[in-house]
Amino acid sequence: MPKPGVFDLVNKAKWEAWNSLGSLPKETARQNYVDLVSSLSPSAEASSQGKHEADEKAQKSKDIVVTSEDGITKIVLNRPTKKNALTFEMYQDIILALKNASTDNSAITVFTGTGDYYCSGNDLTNFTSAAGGMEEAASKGAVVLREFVNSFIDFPKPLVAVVNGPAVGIAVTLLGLFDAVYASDKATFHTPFSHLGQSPEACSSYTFPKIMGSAKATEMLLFGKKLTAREAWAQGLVSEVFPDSTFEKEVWTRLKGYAKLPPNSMRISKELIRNNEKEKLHAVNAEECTTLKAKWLSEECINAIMNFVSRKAKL
Ligand SMILES: CCCCCC/C=C/C(=O)SCCNC(=O)CCNC(=O)[C@H](O)C(C)(C)COP(=O)(O)OP(=O)(O)OC[C@H]1O[C@@H](n2cnc3c(N)ncnc32)[C@H](O)[C@@H]1OP(=O)(O)O
Repeated sequence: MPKPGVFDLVNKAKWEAWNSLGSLPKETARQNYVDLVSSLSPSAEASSQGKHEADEKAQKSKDIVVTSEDGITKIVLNRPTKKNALTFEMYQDIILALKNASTDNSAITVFTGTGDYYCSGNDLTNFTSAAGGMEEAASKGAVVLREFVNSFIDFPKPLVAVVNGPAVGIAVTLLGLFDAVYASDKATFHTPFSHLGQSPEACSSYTFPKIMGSAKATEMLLFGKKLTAREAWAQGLVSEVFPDSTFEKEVWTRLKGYAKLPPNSMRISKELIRNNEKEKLHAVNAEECTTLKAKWLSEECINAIMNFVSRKAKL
């Protein structure tokens, strides 16, 4: 709307306040406002106590290990017997870990996996083991997924993926929201959404064509073509590939060096690179979640999940 005149003091102040937020999405602005007011209220102490309990929960979460050292907050997917497949609880724990990492003392935040896999994507039993059945699981899934992806879109510090082994599904699509991706030459990148009767998520319907061009994105997102680490590098999804034998040593030495760079400068440069895309990414995320919710209830998807759970199918 046009800026109110100088004598319309109230509306002019409101206009200027909204304008100073730039392209900040309305929902994020509302949440920031709620957070600010909560921190001012008499119950702030009680809620900050709650926050400490929540922080501890994230640190203690059995399947996500969060540590902070040498300027690096490390979020490790720690469910190797299930190839680090993501449970509903892990999505929630990661949201919280990112929230904490955005304000802790670290300069950069890194994701990696324990064991031979980086992550085999969504735990397919999230849907079959839900108490209220598929309908309820799909509704809950869409809400959790939207918040989960939002926390990557809005993350303010450099976010790095250390891809130690194969990555599947959402573990791959999310990489488009990372600032750097380092991969072992043993890593593979697989998004078998059509095989599973599902559709892309984590803004990959937007980021992948942008990163690799629509023809290559189609091969991955529609036809489920699995890429080697070198192919993913050639297509711009991966920053650099390392021999598996020296992967850990080389990557962590490099990251420790990066973590010594001036943190505010890195944060501001990230803002310049990413901020003009944020509104678009939030809109894409919302649309992908709505589409997925419908797909999860489709016969194609239910059959694919049942085939996996009953051990008839694997990727
Ligand atoms: C809030 C909801 C958001 C949802 C977002 C939408 C996300 C979509 C996706 O991520 S789609 C991708 C989903 N992932 C898969 O389809 C992978 C399924 N897994 C497999 O095909 C295979 O397990 C494998 C190729 C990853 C590995 O094969 P293999 O090396 O032969 O190992 P196992 O199959 O024996 O696996 C060991 C153990 O792990 C269990 N497991 C592995 N991945 C998953 C998974 N994604 N979900 C559930 N369970 C998984 C597997 O069943 C074995 O368990 P067991 O030892 O038999 O108890």
